[in-house]
Amino acid sequence: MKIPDEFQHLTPYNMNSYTDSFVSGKQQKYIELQYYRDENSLKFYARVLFHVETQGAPGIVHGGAIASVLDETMGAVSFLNKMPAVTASLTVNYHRPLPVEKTVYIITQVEKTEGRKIYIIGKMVDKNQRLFADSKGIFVKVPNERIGL
Ligand SMILES: CCCCCCCC(=O)SCCNC(=O)CCNC(=O)[C@H](O)C(C)(C)COP(=O)(O)OP(=O)(O)OC[C@H]1O[C@@H](n2cnc3c(N)ncnc32)[C@H](O)[C@@H]1OP(=O)(O)O
Repeated sequence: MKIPDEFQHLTPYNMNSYTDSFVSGKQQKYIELQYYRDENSLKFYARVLFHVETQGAPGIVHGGAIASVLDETMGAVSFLNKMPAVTASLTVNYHRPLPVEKTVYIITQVEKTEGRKIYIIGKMVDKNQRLFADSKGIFVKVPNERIGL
């Protein structure tokens, strides 16, 4: 299977050391998600496949499911860069319907930080770089104990 060039050198990353979230925890059966990280950048990556149970309209992945996965992949980029933060705002643009059972790839990165605010962007593409969704969010740094760390 052809995967985006950006994923070729990445290392799979297991999120369970941080969280057993509904998006990526072991109880999640409807979304197949593999995270990847790159030690040399402020980016974080995911390969994701939404099963039919995540549909909204028939055969099309529910926008809320896409937003959830983008949110977690964006949030993770802050954790892995040692800036634990929570989502304060999240905007998702949906560019074309995403069919269920289709593998797509997410790339997220820190755009800038301002005090406690971390501006993070993300995008979801297929192996041919066709854009399905992109996102931007403000994540606010919080003390570790606020998020159970
Ligand atoms: C590894 C696992 C990854 C998992 C990722 C999943 C991510 C998530 O889903 S987190 C869960 C959902 N999010 C939440 O529960 C957050 C709920 N909200 C809160 O806890 C608080 O409102 C919180 C922390 C965002 C801000 O509150 P508080 O700590 O009092 O900070 P506060 O002083 O109000 O704001 C700090 C800064 O953020 C800004 N800010 C706060 N909220 C917003 C907002 N909605 N939009 C834009 N900016 C905001 C403020 O303007 C302020 O900016 P500045 O420093 O420039 O004045």
